[in-house]
Amino acid sequence: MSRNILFLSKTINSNVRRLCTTPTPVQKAEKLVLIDVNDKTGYGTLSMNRLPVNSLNVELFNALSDAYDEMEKNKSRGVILTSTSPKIFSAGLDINDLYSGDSKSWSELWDASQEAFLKIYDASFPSAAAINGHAIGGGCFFSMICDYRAMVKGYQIGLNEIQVGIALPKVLVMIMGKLLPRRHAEISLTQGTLYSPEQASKINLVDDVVVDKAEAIIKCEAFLNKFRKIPMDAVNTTKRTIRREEIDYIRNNKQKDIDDFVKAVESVEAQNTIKMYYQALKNKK
Ligand SMILES: CCCC/C=C\CC(=O)SCCNC(=O)CCNC(=O)[C@H](O)C(C)(C)COP(=O)(O)OP(=O)(O)OC[C@H]1O[C@@H](n2cnc3c(N)ncnc32)[C@H](O)[C@@H]1OP(=O)(O)O
Repeated sequence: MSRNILFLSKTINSNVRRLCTTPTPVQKAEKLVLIDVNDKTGYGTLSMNRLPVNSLNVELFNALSDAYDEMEKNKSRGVILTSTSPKIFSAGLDINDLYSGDSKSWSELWDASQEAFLKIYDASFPSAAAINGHAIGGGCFFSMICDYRAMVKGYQIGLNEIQVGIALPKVLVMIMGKLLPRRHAEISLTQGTLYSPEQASKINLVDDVVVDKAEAIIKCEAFLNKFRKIPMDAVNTTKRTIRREEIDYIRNNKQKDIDDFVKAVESVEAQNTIKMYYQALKNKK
């Protein structure tokens, strides 16, 4: 076994050892994002529901975008983003799509990802992530673009794209570079480090570490409640000033950003690593 495959197997195996043993619920043909609006608070809980691991594909990105559109239309006061899986928030981009796609499908994937990014990052209401399980790669990223993160103990979080062989898309670098202290961002991005919630909280990657999903939801509600007495126009104007650079980057460079992503995924080196990663994932049992 080459060093690379051994490394990938070790990474995946160590992920597995950390998992709790709750069985994955049987999936019925259900919506990819479940919406539950609390009439008292006006908060919508959006639960990603692409079991078993909420891997992000065009359909899940589109379902997230549609759910945010619905929240905007209904003048939501806030969103809690979580997952129906008992142990996985999201396992990131769908490795099957990275492994077996082509430039057209990768373009469509990144296009859908950009749309979902803009809907969440530029929403007119705050989002809080109740990270109730592993949040890896794109899963970590989509929690990072929320306004707040509470993560349940015992799981892992991080941007591990580099381990999958993908050069980090610019917007991920921008966001992580702003959220984490510079040195931690640099190490995390170039080594693809996965963190425990306790480690993540020390470097600003998560805000609170909690014991279970119920506590994560309570923390998220408490965060959203902080905005109840503040005029939202003022909050949104301020937030857009803070977030302008990333939003403008995607809006003004949409096609270039898609091309960069496709180029990163289709490179021979990336495809070889994705292939090894995919096989290690499939062979781990
Ligand atoms: C939007 C910005 C994105 C930026 C660009 C790209 C970044 C990425 O997101 S790359 C993907 C990064 N993700 C990973 O590296 C996660 C890999 N998965 C794991 O480490 C483990 O599967 C995980 C800890 C999440 C869960 O472990 P288990 O509970 O033990 O489950 P299994 O490993 O048995 O997985 C169940 C089932 O799901 C398949 N799987 C897992 N991850 C993915 C994935 N990302 N995409 C597609 N499918 C995935 C896994 O192969 C199993 O399938 P079967 O063998 O067919 O049951």
